[in-house]
Parts: sequence; structure tokens; C-alpha cells
Amino acid sequence: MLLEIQNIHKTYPRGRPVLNDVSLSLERGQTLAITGESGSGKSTLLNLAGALDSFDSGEIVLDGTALSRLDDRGRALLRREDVSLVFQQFNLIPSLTVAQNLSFHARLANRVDPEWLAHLTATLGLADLTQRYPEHLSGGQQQRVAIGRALAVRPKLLLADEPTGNLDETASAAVLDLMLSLVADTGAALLLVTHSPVIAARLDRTAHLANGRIA
Ligand SMILES: Nc1ncnc2c1ncn2[C@@H]1O[C@H](COP(=O)(O)OP(=O)(O)OP(=O)(O)O)[C@@H](O)[C@H]1O
Repeated sequence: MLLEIQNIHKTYPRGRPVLNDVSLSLERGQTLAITGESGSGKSTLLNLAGALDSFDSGEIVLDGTALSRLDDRGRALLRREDVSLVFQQFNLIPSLTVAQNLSFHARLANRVDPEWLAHLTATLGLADLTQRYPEHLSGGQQQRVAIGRALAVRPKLLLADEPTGNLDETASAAVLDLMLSLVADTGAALLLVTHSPVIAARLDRTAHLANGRIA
């Protein structure tokens, strides 16, 4: 099993419990949609799986590593090398070109593979745009760069939070298709938060969060 989320409890300071005994697991190469109403804890769960935040009890095991046992350095290493994130806001670096944005995380992780980068660039339809800056790209193009950047390191786990939430229907479908096919190429597992039943239906499984639990 690549990712095991075991009996997780999470309450923010001065808040009510957001996750109450949540468990789920994901195998290598599997894709899982997390759905649920606004405020049901979807992003919280994603952040915990990406070691961006801590939980109160339970355990998350990523490829044999128990996240609760990692110190800050271990968490930083995991985020750099094993887990990649794609957000609704594309979060590209405005002062870097498309090519530089694409290779940014791979450089940080010391894992630049020019052939893989070229494949990503071509597959994502970015070959003619490599010298452009993010402000001169459409939303769909920006998100394709963000997906390429996330996959350039060949992460074990890709976490995507409403990755097509800022795109129109056509761009959204195209971006999702590309993301699913490239995730399959890398053998990574995908955990994707979405409000859309249409998008959720494209993934292998769906986990629905309600009242802090998987319904
Ligand atoms: N950093 C924080 N501090 C305090 N409370 C928080 C924090 N982040 C989230 N919350 C609260 O935790 C609950 C779950 O938030 P979360 O963002 O995980 O939900 P969500 O299902 O992703 O929502 P949405 O679909 O609107 O993005 C909400 O009630 C939210 O207000």
C-alpha cells in the first residue's frame, strides 16, 4: 500500500473536530477522489497526507514512512521528493518562464531528467510556450504548467485540490485528461479533491466526507 490514512483525528485550535476517525488507503497507481460539502475537511485531509500540517491522533503512512515520526527536516524532504501538489490557484512563479517553472521542483529535488521534461512539455501542449511568462498564459495553460511541474519530480503521490476549479468546462476536461494520463505514466497515486461528481467519476474510487467521517 502506498498511502495509509489510519484513524485520523484533527481539530484546529478553538474549532470543532474537522476529521473524526478518518481512514482510507491508496495503492500505487490508484486514483481517489475526495468529495464532500464545503467545510467538510477535504483540504485538511489533503494537507495532512502531504505532511503540510499535523494531526492529533491516528497515523499516516506513506510508502512505509509514518508521518507522525518525521521531524521538520523529514517532512520537508518528503514534500520535496515524494509528494507533489497542484492547487486551484496555479501558484506558478511569475518571474520564471514556463520552462523554468516546469523544472523548478525537479531542480530543488536534484532530479532533473531532460527527457522526461521534454515528454511532459510536449504532452501538455506547452512546446511553443516555454519562453513565455505565466501572466501571458491562459488559465488552462497555467494549470498544465503546474501539473508538469508537479510531475517533473516523478512523485510517489500527487495531491490535487480542485485542480480544475478555476477553468471552464472544456479546459477542465482537457486538463483532467492530461493529468490522469500522465499520472498513469508515472505510476504515481493521485488523491484529488473535487466538488464535481463528473470529475470524481473519472477516478478509480471516491471517498465522501461528511461530519468529519468518510460516509
Ligand atoms: N487553518 C485553520 N484554522 C482553523 N480552522 C480551519 C483551518 N483550516 C480549515 N479550517 C476549518 O476546518 C473546516 C474544514 O476546512 P477544509 O478547508 O478542510 O474544508 P473543505 O472541505 O476543503 O472546504 P471547501 O470545499 O470549502 O474548500 C472548516 O470549518 C474550516 O473553517
